[in-house]
Amino acid sequence: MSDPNNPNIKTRTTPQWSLYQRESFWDANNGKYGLFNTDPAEIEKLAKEKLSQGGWYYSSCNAGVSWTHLSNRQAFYRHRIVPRMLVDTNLRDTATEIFGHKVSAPIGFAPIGINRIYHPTGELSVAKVAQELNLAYCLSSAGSYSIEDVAKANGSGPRFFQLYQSPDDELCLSMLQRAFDNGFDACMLTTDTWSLGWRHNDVFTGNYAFYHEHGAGDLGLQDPVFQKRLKEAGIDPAKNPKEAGAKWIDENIWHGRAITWEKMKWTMEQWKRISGGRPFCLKGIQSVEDAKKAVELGVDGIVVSNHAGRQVDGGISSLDALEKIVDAVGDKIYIMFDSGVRSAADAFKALAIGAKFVFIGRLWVWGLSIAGEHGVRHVLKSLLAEFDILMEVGGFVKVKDINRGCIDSLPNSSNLIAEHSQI
Ligand SMILES: Cc1cc2nc3c(=O)[nH]c(=O)nc-3n(C[C@H](O)[C@H](O)[C@H](O)COP(=O)(O)O)c2cc1C
Ligand SMILES: O=C(O)C(=O)c1ccccc1
Repeated sequence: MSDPNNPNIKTRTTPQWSLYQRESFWDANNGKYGLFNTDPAEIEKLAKEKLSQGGWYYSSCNAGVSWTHLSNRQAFYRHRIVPRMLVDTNLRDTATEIFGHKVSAPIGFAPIGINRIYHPTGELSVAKVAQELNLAYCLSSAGSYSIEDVAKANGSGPRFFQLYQSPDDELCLSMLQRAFDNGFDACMLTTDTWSLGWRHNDVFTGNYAFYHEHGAGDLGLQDPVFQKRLKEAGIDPAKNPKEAGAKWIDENIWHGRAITWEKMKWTMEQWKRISGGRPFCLKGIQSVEDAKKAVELGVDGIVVSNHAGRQVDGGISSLDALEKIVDAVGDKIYIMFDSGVRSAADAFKALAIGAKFVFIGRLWVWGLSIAGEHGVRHVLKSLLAEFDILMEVGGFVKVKDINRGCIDSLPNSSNLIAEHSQI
């Protein structure tokens, strides 16, 4: 297509996310309801104001003294984008593919449990916005709405099912079967959270939100095998929702019984059998050895992630781990990334280092906390616009052209970020 005012300038047929900048500008000028500042420091503050103390502590807590979170942020700080000028970016395109699905951007929704803590419409709103913007969505197996209802809200997807693997094999198989029956395109086994990390505020306020609010959620309560288990234990979830919730979390999510490589192989085989061979991924990989092991065992993809710094304190930054893992196995397995992304530039840096796809977590949780569906849409549209504009002003045309040549790195010792900053 050509610009009618100047036939030499080609105009895009793909979504121009950058237009949201102008839209937002005029909305703000007209005093339209609901627009909020998407500077991550600002949205974090707004979310804190909205949430109960328990909800805030739970979502914001990191492991220990937050050093893994800090190292995640510092690693982004150390890598710098090198823009190119006078490039024809008029036909730039943020779209990419993930496991054969075309999506609007290499940015998707990381799995976050129990979304009703943040807004009554929880996962339903998040899944709906994901479909509307054609972004990859990942449902947590600690979700507060059922697999069936979230799938309906997500429509044609694409969607992942994140598995917190229960040691109860029958229950595990039931969840995988439900995920397949409801159109989930891939399974993502989380490997870093059989127990929760040591998170000071949660431990000492006794404020684990999932014990107080929405424990099992509909995802657990509507599972036929879990219903059987409740019956066997003599628990009526209608009369005793807290007890039912605690049983779900304690025995199936936060159960403290490690799943090993051997068992993981079984889980992967079961998912392949149930789904007719759909992709199986591991989330939470940080070491080159584990990434190699995943390749050796035939896993389809890994998410290089340290769970937003909520599990191991004093850990390697996820971005540094990404670099080592890409160097070792980047040509052998599909590599995704998360932990600490707060901007389009952060996502860009992970792509430049070699991730094929980037997930965001807290950014969308904050949007959901502030204004439900509207808040998630606003945060994501803003992030897409920021990414689109970054490609424009940085001289990048296609996602697949984002590579190591687009960034420069400072020495490891560079450190300018305040120790306790969440941002
Ligand atoms: C409040 C909260 C709940 C989470 N719940 C889950 C979960 O249920 N399953 C999971 O695999 N990861 C979970 N994660 C980790 C995210 O999937 C993701 O790895 C992380 O949030 C990415 O970092 P970011 O929040 O800095 O973007 C959770 C993270 C947070 C902050
Ligand atoms: O808190 C977490 O990080 C997490 O992954 C989780 C989510 C729901 C229930 C238990 C743990």
